[in-house]
Amino acid sequence: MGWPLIGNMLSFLSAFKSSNPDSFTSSFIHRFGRTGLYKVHMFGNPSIIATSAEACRKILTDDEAFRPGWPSSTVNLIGRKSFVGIYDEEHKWLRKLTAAPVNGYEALTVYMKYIEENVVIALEEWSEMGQIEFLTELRKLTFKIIMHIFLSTEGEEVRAALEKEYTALNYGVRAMAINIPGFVYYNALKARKNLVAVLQAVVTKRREERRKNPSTARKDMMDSLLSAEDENGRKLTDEEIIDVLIMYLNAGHESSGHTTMWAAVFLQKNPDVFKRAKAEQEEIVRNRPADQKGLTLKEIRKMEYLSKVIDETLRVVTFSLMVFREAKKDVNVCGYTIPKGWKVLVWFRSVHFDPETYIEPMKFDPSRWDGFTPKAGNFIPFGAGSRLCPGNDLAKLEISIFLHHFLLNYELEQHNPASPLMYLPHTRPKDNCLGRIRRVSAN
Ligand code: HEM
Repeated sequence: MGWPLIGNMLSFLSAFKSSNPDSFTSSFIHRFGRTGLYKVHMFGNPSIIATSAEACRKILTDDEAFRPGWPSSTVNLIGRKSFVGIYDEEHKWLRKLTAAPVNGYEALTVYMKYIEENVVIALEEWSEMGQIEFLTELRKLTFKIIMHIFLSTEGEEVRAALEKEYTALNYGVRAMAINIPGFVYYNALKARKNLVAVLQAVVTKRREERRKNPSTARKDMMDSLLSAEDENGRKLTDEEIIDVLIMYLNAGHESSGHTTMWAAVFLQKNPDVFKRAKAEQEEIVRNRPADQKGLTLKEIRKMEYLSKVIDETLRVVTFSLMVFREAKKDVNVCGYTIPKGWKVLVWFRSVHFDPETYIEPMKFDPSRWDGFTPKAGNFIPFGAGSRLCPGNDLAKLEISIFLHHFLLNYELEQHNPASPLMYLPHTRPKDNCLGRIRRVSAN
């Protein structure tokens, strides 16, 4: 369990700062065998790392034995009333309330036009901007989309203020929790304070509008949250609404921004894959009625090869490297007892790089998905069980729409194709994918 007080944190951080983050988990496998469960001391707590698909699936799907166990440093940033802090009935209610509008492709057709219009404009603009940080621009785009869904009536000013704070917030999510000026975590806490202030102003303004005019129609998720009432007539407090929004707005743009960037990078680095994916998109456009403007859901469903490209990207990148749980009671998992109160780190990255499931796991190879359906628990980019990502369909839709237009008309030219990577809080090139988006056709 590592050193006194700091436990295994130093070896964890140094592995994740090196070019081989998997050296951290492979050191356990090397010393103790492929047991799939390892005792560590991390983020200030005695913990278990779960690396096998079977153990991860059991932990994620057993709500009787496990609840969220995020480090207090994360809960302080994302909010104790957000999904990282709540569980059981409270979680079920808020989840039901918020997931429906962003779940299922049918529900999402409402947003398709908005997403596509903004993708087309963004690509056009970037191609004229010269060198850009591709990841930074994509995060702005995905933030605009999630803002439209959750806070559609708020103006540009609110969007710009929130977007700026999220960048600082995220850098602090897996940083050492040192709350001293100059440290990343200190800046992240400051960013949270600013986010709360901006959102509090929005909540206050909306409550006031509704008081003056109670028949005001519901326009976005903020309105749904303000109207929500459970079976006992309880309404959400400002703190609850703000924390839920902080989490959704964050989860809803960072993840899809990063994954879209990686999909474009992998496509560009693998010309055969690019060619095949582009041919599929050209075929879709060719078969389209002459009077149809823009993509339809039916066309998205026809993007079989692109869907494999996206799944392979989700696997290789594994945006959520790990998630945290806490044992509510002593519980047996795969023959080992996890004591009550211990934290559990469900290590998605090991599951996705398991050579027994994925031959040559480090290789980006969309064809591995031809006729292959992984066993339950072996492919979990969006988690599993009651916490399965409610934004999974939205994310795949956004990525598909982006790649459709990218493949048809553009290319990415990276300035530093061999840029070193950062793995915390999420895997990205250190230069945020500096490069140019070049227009290659006039379609
Ligand atoms: C490629 C994109 C995405 C990836 C890889 C991803 C991944 C994940 C994962 C692994 C979890 C499970 C966390 C856990 O088990 O504790 C999760 C939860 C969550 N995600 Fe996503 N996500 C993505 C996109 C989105 C989007 C677009 C939204 C917003 C609509 C979203 C909102 C959430 C929320 C609110 C939760 C918490 C659910 C709960 O605790 O019940 N995510 N996501």
